[in-house]
Amino acid sequence: DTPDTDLRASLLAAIAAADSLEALEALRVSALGKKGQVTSLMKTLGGMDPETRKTAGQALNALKDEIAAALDARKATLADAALSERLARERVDVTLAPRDEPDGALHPISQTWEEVVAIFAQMGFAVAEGPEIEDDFHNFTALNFPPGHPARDMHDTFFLPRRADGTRHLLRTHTSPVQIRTMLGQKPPIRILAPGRTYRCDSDMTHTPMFHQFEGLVIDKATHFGHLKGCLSEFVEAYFEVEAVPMRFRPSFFPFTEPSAEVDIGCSRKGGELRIGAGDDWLEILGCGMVHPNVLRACGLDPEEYQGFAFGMGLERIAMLKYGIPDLRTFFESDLRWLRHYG
Ligand SMILES: Cc1ccc(OCc2nc(C(=O)N[C@H]3CCS(=O)(=O)C3)cs2)cc1
Repeated sequence: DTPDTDLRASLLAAIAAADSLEALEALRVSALGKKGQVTSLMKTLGGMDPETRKTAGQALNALKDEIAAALDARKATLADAALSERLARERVDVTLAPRDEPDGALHPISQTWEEVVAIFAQMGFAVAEGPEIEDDFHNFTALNFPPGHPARDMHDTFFLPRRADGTRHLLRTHTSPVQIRTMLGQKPPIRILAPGRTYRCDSDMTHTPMFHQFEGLVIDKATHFGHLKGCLSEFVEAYFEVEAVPMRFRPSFFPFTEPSAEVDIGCSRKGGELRIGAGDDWLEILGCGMVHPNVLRACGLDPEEYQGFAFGMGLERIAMLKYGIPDLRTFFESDLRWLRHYG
């Protein structure tokens, strides 16, 4: 019985009994490391006669390989055990019912925005967007606002500090600059919708400094007021989901349209309940008109060749009418009860 046999048996037993990767590593070092038991036996080979050394050497190599293989096998077993233990611990039971997270909802502004876009998309309108920080030309001058027009005053418009090059920038007071940019950027026919945030120096129950506007612009040949009326009545009936809504066009004035009109729709307010589409009362919902020749000319179009119509409405306003929301400011308070109720 050579020492190897005892050593072999004790090492194999210790490996089989090792219950952690750390213990196994310590065993590997104590057996096969620089000062390991097998390694030190290898060192005794030097003092043997050649014949003995040959057989002893073979036996020791075989022992070294066997111990190394046993260590690897045990390591694999421990690793598998660790993995299956972890899989069992981290198992997700996919058959469990989902947590009842409350559903989200679209903000009434987004909902209305999508509804209005969808209605006009069916009439062939594309959506155009543009910068909220505008310059004087696109927000006023190109829209036929004369110099000194009150809308240009600070009490209505948010002006930004003059730039180094002396230009005045402002927060756009309507989305009309988007139509100007479109007219400057493409040849007619044009059918665009310009939804977006607009800013006015106002705030009370029915005005907030930032609100959303929807404007539309059609530029084509032989376009007249009848096209405007047809387009707007189509929109009003689709948006308020009422057939044959009574509409009246009241003469009005805007610098960028001539003739201009404000549109009321028939409604009844009996018993405090607002009903759209019937009754002897009227509700103003939007403004419109034929595009002023000066605006066409400012965009390089000949009013003899091209004409167009345009309209504008406050998004919050028509949402309030449709969903019966009394106070404009509630749109921007992020009150979850409000959002859940109207969302
Ligand atoms: C190039 C171009 C030419 C004409 C244009 O006319 C846009 C128009 N807007 C109105 C209008 O009444 N707008 C108001 C409604 C309520 S509001 O949100 O305060 C703004 C009438 S015509 C626009 C662009």
